[in-house]
Amino acid sequence: MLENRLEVQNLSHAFIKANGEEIRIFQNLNFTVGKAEIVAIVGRSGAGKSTLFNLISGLLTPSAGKIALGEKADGTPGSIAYMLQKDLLLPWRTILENAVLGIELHRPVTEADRTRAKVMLGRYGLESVANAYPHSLSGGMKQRVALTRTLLADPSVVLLDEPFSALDYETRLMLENDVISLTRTEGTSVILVTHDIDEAIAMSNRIVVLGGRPAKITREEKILLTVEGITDGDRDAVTARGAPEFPLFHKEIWNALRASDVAHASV
Ligand SMILES: Nc1ncnc2c1ncn2[C@@H]1O[C@H](COP(=O)(O)OP(=O)(O)OP(=O)(O)O)[C@@H](O)[C@H]1O
Repeated sequence: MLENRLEVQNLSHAFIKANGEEIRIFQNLNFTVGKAEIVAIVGRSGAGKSTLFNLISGLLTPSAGKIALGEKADGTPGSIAYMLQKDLLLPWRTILENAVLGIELHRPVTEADRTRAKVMLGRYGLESVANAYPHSLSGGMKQRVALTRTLLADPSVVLLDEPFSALDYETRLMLENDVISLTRTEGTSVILVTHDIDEAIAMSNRIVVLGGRPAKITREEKILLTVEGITDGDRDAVTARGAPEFPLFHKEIWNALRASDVAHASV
């Protein structure tokens, strides 16, 4: 049995260009994600973050290495849900029908699923729009529906690829908090790809900086913040930003990012 929720072991991946040239994205990459842990992955554009998510979610098959999923707390096999930056709601389905879509892809949707979906939509202030269509919702509301759809499938690991980047600041903080509390209440593990260093520090327990070509982990930083006098106390997206260590972590990660060499990234 795996101790971690996810283990990436000696992962290598290369794309082959039309002219036969090989672009090596990863070579022997290793990292783990523990139970209820939020790990943020930051890296310059082209470092390979989306490719890594496509490999973890099974959309791409690695050239070599292994991605192992640990079991859920109840001993059932672990599962992954992938939430993209774009909400990708189907315009011809109601909000409730969109919310249960992730379940529907695996098995028939039950009344109990619909009830759970309504409860979750209610938690995000969306109960009144359950029978509306996506065009009538704001960007933040649509993204919350997408988050509901992702979480309703009860994943043990959630992949979030720049999920909140298009949202206004207030909605963004609210959804950051939702994800933080999800790890506490459900024990879900999260991998977050973001270009926003503040978001990475505020949300995560650990930050992994990817850089170079092939990409490797150039820095790994455990994020311990003092909130209300307690080091590593319960934080939310706002109190975390006020922690005394916050600017220090910001500087560390910024310097690590600047030092990351992604020469040939556009090759
Ligand atoms: N299907 C593909 N074929 C060839 N090259 C690819 C393919 N997909 C991605 N790449 C290349 O792999 C590298 C990593 O791309 P990827 O999209 O994973 O980076 P990223 O870190 O997510 O970038 P960004 O932050 O801009 O989203 C880039 O140089 C990209 O051009």
